[in-house]
Amino acid sequence: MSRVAVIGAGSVGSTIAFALLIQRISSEILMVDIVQETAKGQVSDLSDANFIASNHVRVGTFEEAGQSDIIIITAGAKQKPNETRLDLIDRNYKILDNVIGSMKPINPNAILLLVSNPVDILTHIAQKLSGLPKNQVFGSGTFLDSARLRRKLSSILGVSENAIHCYSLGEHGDSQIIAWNSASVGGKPLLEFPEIAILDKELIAKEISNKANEIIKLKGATFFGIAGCVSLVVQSIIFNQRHIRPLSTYIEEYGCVFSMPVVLGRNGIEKVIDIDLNQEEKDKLKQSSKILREICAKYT
Ligand SMILES: NC(=O)C1=CN([C@@H]2O[C@H](COP(=O)(O)OP(=O)(O)OC[C@H]3O[C@@H](n4cnc5c(N)ncnc54)[C@H](O)[C@@H]3O)[C@@H](O)[C@H]2O)C=CC1
Ligand SMILES: CC(=O)C(=O)O
Repeated sequence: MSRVAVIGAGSVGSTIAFALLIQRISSEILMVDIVQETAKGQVSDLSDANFIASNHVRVGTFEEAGQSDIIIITAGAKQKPNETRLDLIDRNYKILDNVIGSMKPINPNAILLLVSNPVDILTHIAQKLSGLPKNQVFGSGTFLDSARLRRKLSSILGVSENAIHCYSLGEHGDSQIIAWNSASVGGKPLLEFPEIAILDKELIAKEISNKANEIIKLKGATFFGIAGCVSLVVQSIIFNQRHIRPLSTYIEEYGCVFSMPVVLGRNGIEKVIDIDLNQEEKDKLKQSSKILREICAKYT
C-alpha cells in the first residue's frame, strides 16, 4: 500500500499526479487544494486517464494527507517573468505554515517532499514545522536543473543523458553551481572531452539556471520537467531503489538546506554523498549558503 498525497492541485500538482498515475507508481493518489473545485476538477480529469493505469485517484482532506506515506507539497504562488524564486518566500511561507498546521498530527513515518519555491528555504522551514526526522523531509532541489544540464551535455556529446554523471548543486535558484570537476562520462572525467574543454562553462551555467525563467516568459509556468523528476523520486522511495539524486537536504558543512547528491530509499534520504568539489566551487556554495541562512533565520 502506498498512498501519495499531492497538496496543491495546480499545474505542478496535477502533472505530478498524472506522471505517477501513468507509470503506476503508487496505489492511491489524493489531491488536496484549498480551492475544493480545483481538486475536484483535477480528480475528475485525471480519472479519465484511469483506463491506462487503473490507479485510484480521489480528492483528499488535509487530515488524510497527513496520514499518507508520501506527502508532496506543491501549494503556493509561482514566479512571474523575471521574479526570482526567493521573491516568493513571504507568500509561500504562510501557505506552508497553513498546510503543515492543517495536516497535524502527521504520520511519523511519512516522507514530506517539498516542491513549492523557494524549495530549499521551504524545506528547511518544513523540517522545523513538521517535527519529522530530517531524512524524511527534503526537497526536489536541483534534480530538475541537473536534468536540464544533462540534456544539454547529451546534445553536445551525443551520448544518453543516463551516461552523464554531472550535477547542478546548491540552491535551486540563481546561486546554484555546476560540479564540473567531479563529472564523468563512461568513466572518463567530463572535462577531458574535447567538446567540453572548449565550452564556455559560465554561459552553460547561466543557461541552465535561467531555463525556468525562459519557459515562464513563454508559457507562464513550468511543470512537465518537475513532474518527471518527482515521479522518479517517489518511485525510488516506494521501491527502495537507492538511486543517487541531487536533492535539497540539510548539509551540516554549510549549515543550510540545499542540494547535494543523496542516496534515496525507503527512509527518504539514506545518505549524503560527500562529492569532490574544488575550492572555487566550495567558495561559491559557502556564499550561497550564507544568503539562504540569512533568509531562513527570518522565518524559523
Ligand atoms: N521545485 C521546482 O523545481 C519547481 C517548483 N515549482 C513551484 O511549484 C509551485 C506551484 O506551481 P504551479 O502548480 O505552477 O502553481 P498553480 O498556481 O498552478 O497551483 C498552485 C496551487 O496551490 C493551491 N494552494 C494555494 N494555497 C494553498 C493552501 N494553503 N493549501 C492547499 N493548496 C493551496 C492553489 O489553489 C493552486 O491550485 C510554485 O511555488 C512554483 O514556483 C514549479 C516548477 C518547478
Ligand atoms: C519554476 C522552477 O523552479 C523551475 O522550473 O525550475
